[in-house]
Amino acid sequence: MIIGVPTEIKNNENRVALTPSGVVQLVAHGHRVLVEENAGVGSGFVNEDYLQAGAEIIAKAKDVWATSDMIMKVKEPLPSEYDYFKKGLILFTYLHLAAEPSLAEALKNKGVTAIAYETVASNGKLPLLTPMSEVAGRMAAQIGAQFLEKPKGGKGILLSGVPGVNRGKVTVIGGGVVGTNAAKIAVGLGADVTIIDLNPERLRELDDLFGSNIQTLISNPVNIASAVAQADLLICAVLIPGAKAPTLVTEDMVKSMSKGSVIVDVAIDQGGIVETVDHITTHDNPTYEKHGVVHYAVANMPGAVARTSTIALTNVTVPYALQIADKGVQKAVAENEALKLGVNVANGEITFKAVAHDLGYTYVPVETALLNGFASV
Ligand SMILES: NC(=O)C1=CN([C@@H]2O[C@H](COP(=O)(O)OP(=O)(O)OC[C@H]3O[C@@H](n4cnc5c(N)ncnc54)[C@H](O)[C@@H]3O)[C@@H](O)[C@H]2O)C=CC1
Ligand SMILES: CC(=O)C(=O)O
Repeated sequence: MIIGVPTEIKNNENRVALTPSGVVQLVAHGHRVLVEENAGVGSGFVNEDYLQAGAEIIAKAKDVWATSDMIMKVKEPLPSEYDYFKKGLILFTYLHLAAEPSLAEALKNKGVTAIAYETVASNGKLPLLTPMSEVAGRMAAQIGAQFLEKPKGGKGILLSGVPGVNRGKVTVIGGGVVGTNAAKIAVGLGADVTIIDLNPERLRELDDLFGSNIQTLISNPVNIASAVAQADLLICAVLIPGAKAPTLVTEDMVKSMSKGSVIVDVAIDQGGIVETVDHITTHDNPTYEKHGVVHYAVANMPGAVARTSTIALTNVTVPYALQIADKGVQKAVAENEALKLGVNVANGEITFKAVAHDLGYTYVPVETALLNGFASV
């Protein structure tokens, strides 16, 4: 198979979908890998590294897309890339389609088989989302602490406090991978941390993990309203896989926060959970202020720590890419239930239920759209 790796074009997206070591593995299996010139530079991998690994360096993105059977990316294609879509192309990347209706339509209309990293699922876990959620969660506490500083628009508090002065309060909504990693850093910084989740079992696990270093609360509108009002830093980390994120923090709740508080809505890639987060922000222009509260809503947070993120991401994506390249997409999907759950679009159909529901399409099972003739496990 020919596998293409274009340069990421989203604002400050410095990650790349394959490291030279990933190239070595694909080439050892007899595949050709085309890497766009300088695609790895933001992550510290130069063209020479890819050439030595066995890749071919291609000058223009359009030629990478045109020649490849499978495109590996990090972020969802942007509108300027939709023209490169072609029938039968396999696209393996983060997609977050419930928040990207025009992308879903373009993939569907062009007959692309689109496998979303974020919905590949195994034993209730999301193995291709987890490493970037670990990164974004850890960053969320760090970024929040930074924007609480007065010169950055915040109220001018230090999360740890100092002897004789209160610690800062951090509220984390969603106690999964992002939430847990955010809490780890916030607790490490010495903050007073509350984690809210819908799942009582998850709250028990968090209680075991953090002990008396955190307060856990079940998710309901009353608990959310009270914890948001008290928070200096609110970190939003809720996920319903594949679906648009629910609005859990209303405008009135934001108004109840004290001036100079900070919201980091990590769940923005699925649409965000805060009513006043009305647009995605960028690393170039990461925050805006509403009701006196600093809002941060960058959808590619790990792109800022690209070296760490690229290696963490490709550690988990390459084994799946090898299966697709070795077996072809139909056989790979038929034989791997986790990968099957990643298929969001195939042969002009939307094959992930939550995406079809949220965007108003008819849901067509992967078996019907892609696996006709292949026995599914
Ligand atoms: N902005 C960025 O750069 C990045 C964003 N993300 C996003 O962060 C979000 C969270 O991801 P993960 O932590 O990996 O997901 P996860 O599945 O590990 O955790 C989500 C948690 O939300 C909880 N939850 C669901 N409904 C809830 C509700 N109504 N109230 C409270 N909790 C609720 C679940 O029980 C679960 O514990 C996702 O949207 C993910 O795509 C991840 C990485 C980077
Ligand atoms: C999860 C995701 O979309 C990201 O890492 O950018």
